[in-house]
Amino acid sequence: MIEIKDLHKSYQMGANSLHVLKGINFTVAEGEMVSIMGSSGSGKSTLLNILGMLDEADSGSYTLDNKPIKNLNEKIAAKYRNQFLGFIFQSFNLINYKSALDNVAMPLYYQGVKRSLRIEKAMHYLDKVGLADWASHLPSELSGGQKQRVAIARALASDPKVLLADEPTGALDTKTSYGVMELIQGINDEGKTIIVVTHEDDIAHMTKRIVNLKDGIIIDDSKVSQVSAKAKLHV
Ligand SMILES: Nc1ncnc2c1ncn2[C@@H]1O[C@H](COP(=O)(O)OP(=O)(O)OP(=O)(O)O)[C@@H](O)[C@H]1O
Repeated sequence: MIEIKDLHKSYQMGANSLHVLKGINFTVAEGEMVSIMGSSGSGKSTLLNILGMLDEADSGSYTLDNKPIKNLNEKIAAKYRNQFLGFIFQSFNLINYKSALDNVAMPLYYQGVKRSLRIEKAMHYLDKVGLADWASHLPSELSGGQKQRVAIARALASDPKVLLADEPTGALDTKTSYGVMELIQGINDEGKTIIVVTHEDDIAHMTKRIVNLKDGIIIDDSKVSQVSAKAKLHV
């Protein structure tokens, strides 16, 4: 699903250049659930931004669903992003003046789906994350865990090939985090490819493979035996 070869990225700051990704190679097969770990500044967000087509590498190659992601014009890039990728962020990034339902329906609007179908699909995904009864509520009326569930429903609404989650539990308490991870694990069990950036070891162990970054290179890439978030919730 994803193939990255010898990826390099530097940031230019005045006369200085900061070499952040120094030759990243990895592949993610369809249906995998992978976490990217590493200390602050190791390049996790930079890598995720490139995977999410929000930024471009300086060199190396990135193939997403057999499509080379390089020098795409903004229209095609936006189309691929919308079609192939779903995003989940630490700070939820919901639109505050829109209801939960309208937030979930938003990506479908950009895909040109007509309103009645947008509402039907958005309701389906809100129901899937356990929030059907909260459809008309504004984000300010929801708890952190509920906001993240709305964000997950929104990420799923366009049925992307890959879900990219940047510290999805970073703003949540432990119990709520495990609840969100239980949901994400369920989505992966249904076959969705998922990449999670996290600082937290317990969250990383709820995925099936941990890629460890240090100073812009992968120092370890191992399959792990997945801890069930549901089981952790009930201990
Ligand atoms: N747009 C930018 N311009 C300049 N430097 C940047 C930019 N984005 C990131 N950096 C620098 O690149 C390095 C890697 O940043 P990155 O955000 O990828 O790390 P990270 O592992 O995600 O860190 P954290 O866990 O703190 O979010 C850091 O030293 C950061 O200061």
